[in-house]
Order: sequence, then structure tokens, then C-alpha cells
Amino acid sequence: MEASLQLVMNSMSLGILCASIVFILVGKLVFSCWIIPFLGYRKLKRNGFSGPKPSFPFGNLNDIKLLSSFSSSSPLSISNNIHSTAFPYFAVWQKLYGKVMVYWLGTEAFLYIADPQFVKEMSADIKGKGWGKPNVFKQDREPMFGSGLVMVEGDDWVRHRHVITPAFSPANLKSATDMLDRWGSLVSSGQPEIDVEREIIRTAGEIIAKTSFGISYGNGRKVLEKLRDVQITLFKTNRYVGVPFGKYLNLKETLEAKALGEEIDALLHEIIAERRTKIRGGEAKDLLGMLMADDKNKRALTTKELVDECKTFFFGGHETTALSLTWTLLLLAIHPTWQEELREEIKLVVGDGELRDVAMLAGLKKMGWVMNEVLRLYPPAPNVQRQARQDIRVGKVVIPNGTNMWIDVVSMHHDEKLWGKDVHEFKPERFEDNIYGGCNHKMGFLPFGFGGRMCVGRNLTAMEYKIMLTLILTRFSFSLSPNYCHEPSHMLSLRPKHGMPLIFKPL
Ligand code: HEM
Repeated sequence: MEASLQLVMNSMSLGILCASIVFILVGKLVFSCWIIPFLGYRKLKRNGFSGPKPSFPFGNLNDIKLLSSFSSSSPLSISNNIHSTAFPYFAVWQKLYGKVMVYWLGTEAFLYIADPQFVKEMSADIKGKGWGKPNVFKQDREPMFGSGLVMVEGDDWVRHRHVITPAFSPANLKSATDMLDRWGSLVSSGQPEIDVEREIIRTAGEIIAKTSFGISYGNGRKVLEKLRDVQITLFKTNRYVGVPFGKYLNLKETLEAKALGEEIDALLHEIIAERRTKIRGGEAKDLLGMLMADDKNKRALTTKELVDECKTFFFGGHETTALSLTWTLLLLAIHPTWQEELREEIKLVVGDGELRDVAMLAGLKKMGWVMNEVLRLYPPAPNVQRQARQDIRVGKVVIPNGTNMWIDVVSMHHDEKLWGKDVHEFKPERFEDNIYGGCNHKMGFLPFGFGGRMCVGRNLTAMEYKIMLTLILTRFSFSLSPNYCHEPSHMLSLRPKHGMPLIFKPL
């Protein structure tokens, strides 16, 4: 009798324990998925920020999908007025709620900002180290960037940036010449149409693999191909970023990205291990070598940090530069007078010789204007992201601690009020005497971001851009293929959705 009473008591306590655990778990879930976002919503509203009404648990994801489905592409007309094509939902919401408003990715609030004065005021007192990067993207994009420089924060960011910045020295760009040889043989074999997007991304990948990691394209290509696969997987339109348990709604994509991320890590571990043996032999001239040379220093990066930085640089170091060249070739193909202007400038600065001396690049001034104008009209990094790590006062309003921020660079670069009536025209001369291109606000032109977290690779990019464009312009003239279909689209970077076929003629 006593034994069976004990058994009942035991199973009751077990039942109570299980019920308590379930209660706590459900409570935690409701708190993090519903109460916290709801309190955040109220705080943002109290501060006067409005925006499209979110629904639980998807936020505005369904509106984004719906409005994106109306976006159009056209094989015939090429307009540089791209904001409503690439970001139709922001274009619609901006008209309704203004240039600073709130939208929701699942249960994550994002403060959308397309007003340079607001960017200036919100960043006035915050140093690079004080900014966060949205946790929701850190988790989602872990297979691509890990905790590399783009995502890392606080004292770790200071340490990474300190180790990395000096490593940006003039790079070996021989592979650009190899690309042009490849194009030359394609043209002479009777195939004058080339998809320059694919070709240039390949070459820029080759350059970063060689110059930053001292590895052959063969090895680098494996990493780049897998990074590209992760990018495609992560940017499939049907994903639920920000939705609680969203990764389980996209289980196939989540597992695919994770597996690819692990394969990339394994390849990079191999490359790093190989370099460790070489460095002992005294070879440390490229980015990876320099990042590893400090191994005994207490600021040195761990192997996991090195792997993450390699991923970051492999990706960040080739795609943006390649896209700036790709969009340049589009604009030069439809503005042949600018092709001629640049050829004339090259003749004056470089003569008939070869562009060997990096100092010559500074003389290519018009090419610099063209690069800035392309980065204005088609910024390869179309937005800059931050997360508040403290309450931030901007005039009368407060951005609450933890708020994600999405700064819409494309919108600011295409804002008639900032640039004037000719805002959508390709006019490189607007940068002739003015590094801000005549924009009436200094924070209105942000192709490389702003403040302490501004892009570390911007000087390398300018160099690579000028060398590659000089090589292309002195060997070929080019025009647009009738097969080109103009649809700039957002897949982390701003890219031509249907590639960039051009017709090349050797000079
Ligand atoms: C046209 C070419 C490029 C564009 C448009 C571009 C754009 C950007 C932008 C907008 C940011 C964010 C800045 C911010 O948060 O304020 C960034 C950061 C970064 N970029 Fe670039 N980038 C380019 C080329 C490169 C290259 C060639 C490399 C490396 C070789 C590179 C490596 C990085 C890294 C590591 C960061 C993170 C910096 C930090 O948070 O401290 N980028 N870039």
C-alpha cells in the first residue's frame, strides 16, 4: 500500500516537473517571440516612428514578397532610375511613411533610413567599436562571414581591424591580363558576345585568391564556388529571416547553407595549415601571411577567426569590385563617347606603354569620376546595416537599444532633392571638382559606408578597378547585346539579374 502511494507520489512529482518545464519553455517562447517584439513596437511608436502594419509572426515579409512580384524587367529600355525595380517595397513605403520608418522582418524591427541628415545625427557620437551589426543577419549569414570583420563588434572588432588594416598594400594584378587574353581568344574564335558579369566575377575572384591568400585559382575557385552557392541558398526569395523558428520553415535551405559553410571552413583550414608551414620558412607577404605572421602576439587572430576573415575577404573582396566593373561596362556600352574620353585619358597618362606603375593610376582622373558615378547609380553594396547597442537620441526621438537599422544607399543616391533634376543621368563630370559629386549633403553619397566601420578595401578597389578598366578599354570597344535584359536586383549585393551580355570588338 505504502509502496504504491510512493509510486503515485513519484509520478505526480514527475508530472509537475514536466509541466513546469513546459510552462517555463512556453513562457520563454512567448516572452522572446511576442512580448519583447511587442514592447519594442510600442517604444518605436511612442517615439513617432511609423510604418507598414506588421502581422505576427511574419512581420512585413508577405508584403515584401507581394510588392516584389510586381517588379519589372525590360529587354528594351534601360533606365538608371532603379530604386523601385530593385526595392519596390521600400519605394512604396517611403511614399506612405517617409524616409525614416519602421518595417519588420518577422519579429525583428528594422528602422529604415533614407535621410542623410538622420544618418549624420544618429552616428555623431558613436565610434566604430560602439556599433552593432544585426544579430538576425549574423546568425543567418554565419556560413558566409562567420565572425569576420563585417560582423564582429566591440573590442574584437578593434583587434581585427588593427591586424587587417596594414595588410592593404598594392596587389599583384597579373590575373587581369590573363582574363583579357581569354577574352581575346573568345573574340577571335568568332564568339564576340561575352557575359561580362560572369567573366569579371571570375577574374576578381582570381585576383583576391592570389593577392590576398597566395593560392592558385584552382583552390580559390572551390571556395568561391561554394560561397556563391551559399549566397544563392541564403537569398532564395521564400526564406523567413527574422521569423521565430524560421530556419525550420526553410529546413532544406538552412541545412544546405550549414553544410556548405562547413565545407568552406574545411577548405580554408587546409589552406591555413599549408600557409603555417610556409610562414615558418619566412614567406608572409600577402594578406593571409600578414594576418598569420603575428601568431605569437596577443592581438593575433585565432584559427577560427582567421577562417572567418578568409571567408569575409574572399566574398567581400571580389564580388563588390567585380560588380562595380560590370555596371561600368554597361554604362560605357551605352555611352560610347565616355569610352572614347577614357581612351584619350589613358593615352595621355600611360602612353603606348603598359600600366605597370601604380603611381600612374592617380593620373586617371576621369576614370575616377566614372567609378564614383557608377558607384552612385549602381552601388554594389546597396545598403548599410547597424544595430543600436545603446539608446540613441536623434533630435527629439530616441532609437531604442537593440533596434536594427537599414540605411538605404540606393535611395539616397537616387534622391532628386539631394542631387538635382539630372539625378538618374550618367554624368561622371559631376565628380570633377567635388568628391561628393555635387550632392547637397555629405552623407548622401555612401558607396563604402560611413564612420569607423567604412570599407577597409576601398583603396584596393580603386586600384583594381582602374587597372582592369584600362586593360579592357585599350584592347576592346564594346556595345550592348540585344540579349541584355535590365533588371538590377538585390542578392546581398546589387547585381544584374539576367547577367550582362556585351558585344566586344578588338581595337
Ligand atoms: C566596389 C567595391 C566595394 C564596395 C562598394 C564595398 C562596400 C562596403 C560597404 C558599404 C561596407 C560597410 C561599411 C559600413 O558598415 O559602414 C564595407 C565593409 C567592408 N568591406 Fe567593402 N566594399 C568594396 C570592396 C571591398 C574589398 C576589395 C574588400 C577586401 C579586399 C572589402 C572588405 C570589406 C570589409 C572587411 C568590410 C567590413 C569593415 C568593418 O566593418 O570594419 N570591401 N564594404
